[in-house]
Amino acid sequence: MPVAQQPTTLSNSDQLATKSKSQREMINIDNLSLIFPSKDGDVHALSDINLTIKSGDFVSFIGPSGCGKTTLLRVIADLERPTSGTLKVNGTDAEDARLNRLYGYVFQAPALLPWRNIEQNCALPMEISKQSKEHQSNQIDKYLKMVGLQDFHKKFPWQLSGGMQQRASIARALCLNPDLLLMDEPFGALDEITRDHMNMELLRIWSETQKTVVFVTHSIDEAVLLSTHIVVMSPRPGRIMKVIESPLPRLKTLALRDQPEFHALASEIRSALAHEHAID
Ligand SMILES: Nc1ncnc2c1ncn2[C@@H]1O[C@H](COP(=O)(O)OP(=O)(O)OP(=O)(O)O)[C@@H](O)[C@H]1O
Repeated sequence: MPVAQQPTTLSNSDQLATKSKSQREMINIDNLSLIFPSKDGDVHALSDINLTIKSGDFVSFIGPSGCGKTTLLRVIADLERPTSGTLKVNGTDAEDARLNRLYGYVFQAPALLPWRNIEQNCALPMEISKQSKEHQSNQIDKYLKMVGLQDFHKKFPWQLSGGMQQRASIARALCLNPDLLLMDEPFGALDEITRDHMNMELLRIWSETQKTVVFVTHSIDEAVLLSTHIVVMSPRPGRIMKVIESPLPRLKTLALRDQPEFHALASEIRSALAHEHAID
């Protein structure tokens, strides 16, 4: 269970979001702050962040624009360095985790190279880490199939829809078989129907691969639909206001959105966001 300033209560039922008490710590963040210096004054992007994420959990960061969601994800990925505090990813520091390719990162936009076809795009991280051609080919087959793109190996990104491109970028992140998937609003630009579909696909992949997912979103419904834990953040300075453990089953269906438990959790998140005028 993630732990922030306000620890949440564990539930007994194994139908609930918590997987097991034996889960190891995947991410541990202790008193972390990050200040971006700028000529107009320092920007306190993150302030006093304390958070533990257990392996196999699906944790969403939610909060208004500018509250530091992307910065926190980038710090975990060692794409930004904290000003103070400590961060461990699978027991090592963030730089080692990056160098050992412990995580896959999915950006807001698919970020596929237009001159490479889909399988060549997926191959790139494996080429960089000097994996054999045979292994590359097996991984590409496996994960393009998993995201439903088994017939699109030779297509170029511009020949695919936005949703298909994002699926290809998820396959690319999965090809290195990382234990940890970091996803920055991966479905933010998609229409609602494609987004529903992608949410269900992601839940299926997460449950099949048992990975830990850290997911940035602006959408309360998306956070409720996907997450085992929801980290509610607020801006100026960016900080964690509350960590909510979902009482819903780990594997959810779209139909769950019509159920009172879904609305109750969405309402809890909405109240946490409204608290202290966290919503701009
Ligand atoms: N490289 C940077 N240099 C200076 N300030 C930055 C930099 N990156 C982010 N910031 C600032 O840090 C704060 C947090 O930004 P961040 O992008 O993490 O927020 P966010 O919650 O992800 O926002 P959004 O939902 O709009 O994507 C903002 O005030 C932003 O302007």
